[in-house]
Amino acid sequence: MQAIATNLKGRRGDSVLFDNVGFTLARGEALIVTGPNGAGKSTLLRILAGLLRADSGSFSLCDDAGADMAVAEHAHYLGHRNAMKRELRVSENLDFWKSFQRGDSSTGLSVDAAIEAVGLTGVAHLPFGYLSAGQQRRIALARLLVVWRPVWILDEPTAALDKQSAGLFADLVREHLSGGGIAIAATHQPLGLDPVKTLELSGDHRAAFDAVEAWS
Ligand SMILES: Nc1ncnc2c1ncn2[C@@H]1O[C@H](COP(=O)(O)OP(=O)(O)OP(=O)(O)O)[C@@H](O)[C@H]1O
Repeated sequence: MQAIATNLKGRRGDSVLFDNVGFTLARGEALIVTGPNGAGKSTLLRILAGLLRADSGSFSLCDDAGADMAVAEHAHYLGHRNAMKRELRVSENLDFWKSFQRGDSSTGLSVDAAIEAVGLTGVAHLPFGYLSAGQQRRIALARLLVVWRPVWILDEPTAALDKQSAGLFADLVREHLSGGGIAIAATHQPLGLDPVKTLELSGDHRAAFDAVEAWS
């Protein structure tokens, strides 16, 4: 499987935020997107996830035989918001996502196992809104685990996480990569992944970018 972005150009209103963005990721590879506030990181990720239209260029996934794979069915997108109902129990939220996102061939952890994987055993029965901001983010990350999808598109995944939880998150991403997945994350903080490809959006609205090999 590969994730391939070619000559992507992103715009908000009259402003071109980035142009000529391109990268190729194979199984087991991660791309970290960096840049100052307003550079267009979230815009880029939303384009990759199919939630916004690119001005030009393309993003596609293909399997090992080169056949197209639909991004909407094979990628998880985690935005700034956690996409959970505050009034529903943690288990009800994750049950919803598990059934909503399940494809015919999808597999993933059980809801209880996913909660355990993010270190929050015992909170399944609580309303999501009762959890602290960091605990809520960890449950949002557990959503990625209840249905296996090969590509993770993550916007500031470690926002609100303490150091230990950020480390736990890095472990989950490493496990995902070693299982043949791909991860693309926008972040202001090092995620502790080695090695990764990096893509820096300069925020000057005119630069061209290349993904380069780097050690974080
Ligand atoms: N819905 C929108 N309509 C118009 N402009 C928008 C919209 N959303 C974002 N923008 C603008 O697009 C630019 C890029 O925003 P974006 O959220 O992609 O940046 P970012 O690099 O993710 O920033 P941050 O690091 O602060 O999260 C900003 O100038 C922002 O004001």
